Amino acid sequence: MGQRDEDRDGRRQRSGTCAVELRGVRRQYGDGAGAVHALRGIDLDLPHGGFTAVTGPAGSGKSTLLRCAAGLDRPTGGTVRVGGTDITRMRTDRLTALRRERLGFVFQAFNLLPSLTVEENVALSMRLAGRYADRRRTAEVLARVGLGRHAGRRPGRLSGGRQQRVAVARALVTGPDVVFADEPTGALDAAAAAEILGLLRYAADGLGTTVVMVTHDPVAASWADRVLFLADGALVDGMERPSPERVAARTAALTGHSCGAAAA
Ligand SMILES: Nc1ncnc2c1ncn2[C@@H]1O[C@H](COP(=O)(O)OP(=O)(O)OP(=O)(O)O)[C@@H](O)[C@H]1O
Repeated sequence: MGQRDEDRDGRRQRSGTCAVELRGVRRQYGDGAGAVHALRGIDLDLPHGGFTAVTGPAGSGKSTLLRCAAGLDRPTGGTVRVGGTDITRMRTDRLTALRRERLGFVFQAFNLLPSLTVEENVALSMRLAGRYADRRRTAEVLARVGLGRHAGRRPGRLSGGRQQRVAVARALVTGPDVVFADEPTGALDAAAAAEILGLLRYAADGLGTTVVMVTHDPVAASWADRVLFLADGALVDGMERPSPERVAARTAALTGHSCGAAAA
């Protein structure tokens, strides 16, 4: 149990496990008196298919949590499971393959390859996942993010909002189980941000993808089904059906008694 199965069409079936599961996850940077305890023992179960935002004051551990949950960083304690697979002590090459095959990423800085066209950036994601880079599939996903007419352009010729839509297409084209987004709207104006958040909502609602987004922005967080609040490396609260006002009020209250992850 706990492993993802494939049916004859190659479509994923889910075996009742959580999409992402953290148990007692700790992440310490440095040792001794200067050590920073970025995560202080995180327990978290993310079910398949929802959209979860993680927010909290600056330095509370949001990015560290996302990086540990996504296998981009190794916790110093505890266990991380993705789709039932324990990735905590997985060999680096296997972990890289798992990330490419089963996870998608969207970062604030887009991270597109400037020398490749939009279409090639998206197709590369398929190749790295060990799939045939089917042009029809690439075109379909680019059309879905509203970039069907921009497939042959270089990313640098596009606005920030469009570049981030390419990044979303690149994340979705492999049909990932989980999309991890770290401040995906941090570099965008309100209109472009809303388009990206709408696409992440579509991934959760229309494709059944589990979406995990780190954001400091209460408006962005309010697009999620639920918001988790971090303070000083600990999960301190959760909110269902969030509104920007309630998220802002809760974050302000946490900021009032938080000064970032404390040194030991
Ligand atoms: N590579 C690192 N080396 C040392 N300390 C680090 C490192 N990365 C993060 N930290 C520290 O860990 C704590 C948590 O950082 P993290 O970036 O996860 O917080 P965050 O909530 O995402 O912050 P922000 O909202 O400012 O991006 C902070 O005190 C940060 O300075």
